[in-house]
Amino acid sequence: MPETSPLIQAIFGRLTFESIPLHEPILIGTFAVVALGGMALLYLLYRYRLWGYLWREWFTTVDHKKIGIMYMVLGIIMLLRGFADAIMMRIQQSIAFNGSEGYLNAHHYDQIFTAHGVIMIFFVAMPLVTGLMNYIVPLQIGARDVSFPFLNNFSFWMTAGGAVVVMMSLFIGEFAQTGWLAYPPLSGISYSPGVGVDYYIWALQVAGVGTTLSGINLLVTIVKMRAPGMTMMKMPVFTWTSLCTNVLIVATFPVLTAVLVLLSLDRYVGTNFFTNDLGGNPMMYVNLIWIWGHPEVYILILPAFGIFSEVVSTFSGKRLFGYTSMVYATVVITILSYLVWLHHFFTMGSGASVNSFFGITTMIISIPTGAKIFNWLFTMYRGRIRFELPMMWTVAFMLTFVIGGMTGVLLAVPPADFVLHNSLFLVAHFHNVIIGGVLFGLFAGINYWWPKAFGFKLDTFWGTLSFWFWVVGFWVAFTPLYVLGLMGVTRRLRTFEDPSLQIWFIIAGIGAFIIALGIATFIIQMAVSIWRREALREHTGDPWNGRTLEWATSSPPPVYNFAFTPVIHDNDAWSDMKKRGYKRPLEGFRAIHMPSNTGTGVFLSALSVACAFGLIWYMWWLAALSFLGIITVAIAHTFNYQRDFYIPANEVVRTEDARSQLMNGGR
Ligand code: HEA
Ligand code: HEM
Ligand SMILES: [Cu+2]
Repeated sequence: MPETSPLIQAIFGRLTFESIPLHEPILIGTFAVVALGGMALLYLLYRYRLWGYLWREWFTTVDHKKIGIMYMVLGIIMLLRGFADAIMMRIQQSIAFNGSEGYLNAHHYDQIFTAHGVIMIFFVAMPLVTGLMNYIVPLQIGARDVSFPFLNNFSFWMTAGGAVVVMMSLFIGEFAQTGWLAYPPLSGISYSPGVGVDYYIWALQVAGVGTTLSGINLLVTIVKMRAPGMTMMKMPVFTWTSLCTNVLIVATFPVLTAVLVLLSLDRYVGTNFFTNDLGGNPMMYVNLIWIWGHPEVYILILPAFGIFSEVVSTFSGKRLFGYTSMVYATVVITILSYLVWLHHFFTMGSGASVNSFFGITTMIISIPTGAKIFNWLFTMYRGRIRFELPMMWTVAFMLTFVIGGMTGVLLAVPPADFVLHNSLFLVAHFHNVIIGGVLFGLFAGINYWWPKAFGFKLDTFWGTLSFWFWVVGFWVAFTPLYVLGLMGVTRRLRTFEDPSLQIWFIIAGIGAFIIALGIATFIIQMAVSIWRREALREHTGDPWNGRTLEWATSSPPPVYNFAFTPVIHDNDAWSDMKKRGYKRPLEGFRAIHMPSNTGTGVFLSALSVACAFGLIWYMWWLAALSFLGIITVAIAHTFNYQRDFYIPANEVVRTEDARSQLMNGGR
């Protein structure tokens, strides 16, 4: 490496021209596409003068509905990136046989599976789940917004900031090559001296601030902001599962933050928490990260369970069977999810009694989960089922998830796990529950609540196509991995020796291409629906004959959600109100107190990204300055006294009258 002057080094830290991956044609191509696309986007924003609109109405918004939508957009964009990584792995693994090295070198391939795992969990599944909770929960509990609207905007931008940090690693430097949980000693400074692990650490720390704060926010919202009469046992099930999810977030994300701080100390100042010598112990890291990591997978699945509960009862035209048992099952899963983390490293060698304890607690989780499955089935039993898209996703989920859950139970048997640990069987298990559970749930939720958010339904033709591509694609892509795993093939491999395995990888690759069609048709579904929105429009605000409060207001709901706070008497509040002959109030409107928009969240997030960048590249001046900036902006924000305003009564009257007109067919 050529000598650099101390001044240049002080300014640029570790950043040199070699850090730009000019030797990777794939990355250069990607960069060209991203740069051209970005410029086209900027031009369009400028051309149609959208910048001011986006800034005022979206980026600075404190409205939980718009923030929810921004989370969903972030999740869908990142799904494209995460999937691009997946398809690249699938192609590599289908051709790297008979001495072929495939088309990806080891350095690149290892970054790809790490980035895929990190992006899919933190920047696809988490934003999509958080976005739905943000959008739906306040509406379901009859609230005007979340408890801390500014914090909500700030949380979103921190999550987006984390995603930006990961994306930067694509073109400046590299990403971690450690796998998605960055176990030491591999992630320690001696085995990973580059910037990859630092990108990993700071991306997760920036996003983690957002996730933790949004967890606190939604938790407080559900506990404190429910409409009068909505006792805990009258809350909609989606709100219940969101409550438990946010309890898990608040309780576990600080552990992730702490363990990453310890890893940073090891890497930056030479402590020895997780080294192999000098008193360190890498297994401590593995324990801590899974104490976060296992609850994390339930953070993702519980809201999906909530979505299925809402969908099943709505489309069966019945109350949910066993509401109380559903709530208890959710709470039991929440508690148990803290007691099983060691099933991820049975092979650590902690002995038969410890492994038995964790194996058994893990298996016990099947009981409340099974209770849920049966509750959904009994809700459907003798119901007048409407097989609309959300219901189709729900049925596909039940069939798929039960199998993924069963293979999980198999892994929970320690002797079996000694064989299957870190095999492709494990990879098949978790894609089976995550795609068949979390993603199918999100698709059910998107198809179900889209008309609420935008006032028109999603197109069913493209939606049905997308459904079949995803379901068939999933099974074609992941059944071979079960087979390969049972034959002993381990995960994270780039090339293979045994030519008889190739056919299974080719089938898996075909499956991934079918999933690609599923993603494409999903995007076409949204585009076609927006295009044909007048034909798909519905004015009632209640297109599915819904049962919970979000269907009581208009679609899209007014900024203030409800002109009058509803009063709740029974479960399925809206269904109950309709039964009692509810009449929409048409007069007596009053001014409504609302929070004001602010750009502070955007600035704080931008400064955090700069700070992360400084820390990653050892540009200490940048890290210090941007940290000072964060403190200054935070303090300055406390002097912002324009935090709220009133929507005057006559404007409320106008909004509500407009809705009456629409409901009466424009009269
Ligand atoms: C949404 C995500 C999600 C969900 C819901 C689950 C659910 C479960 N998981 Fe999974 N799991 C992951 C995501 C998830 N997992 C991930 C990401 C990893 C690996 C990470 C990595 O290493 O990179 C993993 C790894 C993993 C391991 C570690 C294996 C190893 O590393 O060697 C184990 C072992 O016990 C396990 C078990 C289970 C069990 C028992 C369930 C149960 O909750 C399933 C319960 C459901 C059912 C059983 C089906 C329905 C029930 C019935 C119909 C009732 C009747 C059934 C019985 C009585 C059995 N999982
Ligand atoms: C959409 C189709 C998907 C395909 C085709 C796919 C494919 C893959 C492949 C090939 C691997 C590497 C397996 C190996 O070790 O050999 C992998 C790993 C992984 N995937 Fe996916 N995946 C998909 C979706 C998802 C989703 C939606 C999530 C989570 C929300 C996810 C989370 C992960 C994780 C956590 C890993 C482990 C990464 C690691 O080893 O560190 N995947 N996936
Ligand atoms: Cu687990």
